[in-house]
Amino acid sequence: MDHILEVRNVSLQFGGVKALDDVSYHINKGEIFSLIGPNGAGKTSMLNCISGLYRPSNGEIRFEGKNILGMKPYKRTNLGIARAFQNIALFAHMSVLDNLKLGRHILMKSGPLSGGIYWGKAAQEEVYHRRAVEEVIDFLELQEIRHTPVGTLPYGLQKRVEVGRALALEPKLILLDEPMAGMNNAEKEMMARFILDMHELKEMTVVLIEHDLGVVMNLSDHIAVLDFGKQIGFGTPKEIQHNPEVIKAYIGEEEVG
Ligand SMILES: Nc1ncnc2c1ncn2[C@@H]1O[C@H](COP(=O)(O)OP(=O)(O)OP(=O)(O)O)[C@@H](O)[C@H]1O
Repeated sequence: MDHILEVRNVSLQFGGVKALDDVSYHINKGEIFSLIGPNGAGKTSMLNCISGLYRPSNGEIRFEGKNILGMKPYKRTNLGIARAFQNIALFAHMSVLDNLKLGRHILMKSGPLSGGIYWGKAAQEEVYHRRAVEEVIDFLELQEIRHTPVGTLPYGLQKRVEVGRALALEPKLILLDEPMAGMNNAEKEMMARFILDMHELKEMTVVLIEHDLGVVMNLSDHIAVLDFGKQIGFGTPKEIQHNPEVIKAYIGEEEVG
């Protein structure tokens, strides 16, 4: 099995707090991988290390075999890593369509000057980017709200657009930080279906942070469990459900799932 991402002995410290403490796991190409753990366990810090917002104090992160630790976030995006944030990172006054188009800006090759000179090339590029955005609108069923300012949408739909912003980058690896937080059950089911479709139809690798263990156990191929920055479990949902350390630290007396 190909590993699209390898995390080796990653540690991250903030003053006296060890947000991540010698964490190692790998993610197979094309799978749905979840990071779970109680509040403050280090899940978002882990995503920040993968997307390049934080630099670990120790360890190595390899994407498709390449060490990406010294790489700026936008370069990682160009390699095929995109991220949807826990706190929505959209422009509230702009429409859904414009937010998705803006998301792709980072991938555009022609700036205003080259766009002016090589108008043919720039026009072609515009068509290419527009096609990618339209695909996301279809995929996430956003047609009816394409011209609606994002700030006026209900929270669940804003979360969906936030996922769309990352999807519009056509990543190989998509990082979803609590994409279902604050959603009702129907919205959660819909998001779960979109995540499965990303995996099955688009063959993307998905990294998911999610607090709803039922969702995690149903969707994931593999799971890593963090607790106070330490990795206390790594395996299939079944292995995690029966891991005594996970049961003890994460759920108390109850069984996971
Ligand atoms: N920028 C930062 N500065 C200082 N401490 C930080 C910073 N980012 C994270 N931490 C600390 O690192 C630890 C892990 O936080 P992190 O947000 O990664 O956890 P989490 O598992 O994502 O939690 P939650 O489920 O609540 O989102 C916490 O103790 C947090 O306070």
